[in-house]
Amino acid sequence: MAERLSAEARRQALTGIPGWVEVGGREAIGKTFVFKDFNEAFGFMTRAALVAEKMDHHPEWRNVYKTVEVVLATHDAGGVTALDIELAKTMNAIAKLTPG
Ligand SMILES: C[C@H](O)[C@H](O)[C@H]1CNC2=NC(N)=NC(=O)C2=N1
Repeated sequence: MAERLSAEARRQALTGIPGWVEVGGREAIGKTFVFKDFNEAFGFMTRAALVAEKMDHHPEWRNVYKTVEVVLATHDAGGVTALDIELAKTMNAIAKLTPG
């Protein structure tokens, strides 16, 4: 199983992933993505879901119209691991591919 990152390692990792922040009240990271419209938002979710399933690492997320709120944590490890960092980076890359 992936190792839970220390608070310091978590902060350090977050500096390299634009828009991702610590979630209050629990060990997790989060980002709110805002797209042009629902089509772009759902396209992002579809692409991200395929990657997440391949990684066997799944986001907690909520979609309202063109906004997608994502929270990532490794439940098995009780915190944030390299898997969350990897998925966060991948989601940023996927969002950039989405026009608008
Ligand atoms: C059995 C399976 O590998 C686990 O339940 C995986 C699936 N996806 C997961 N996703 C996330 N985000 N955290 C986990 O701890 C996790 N565990």
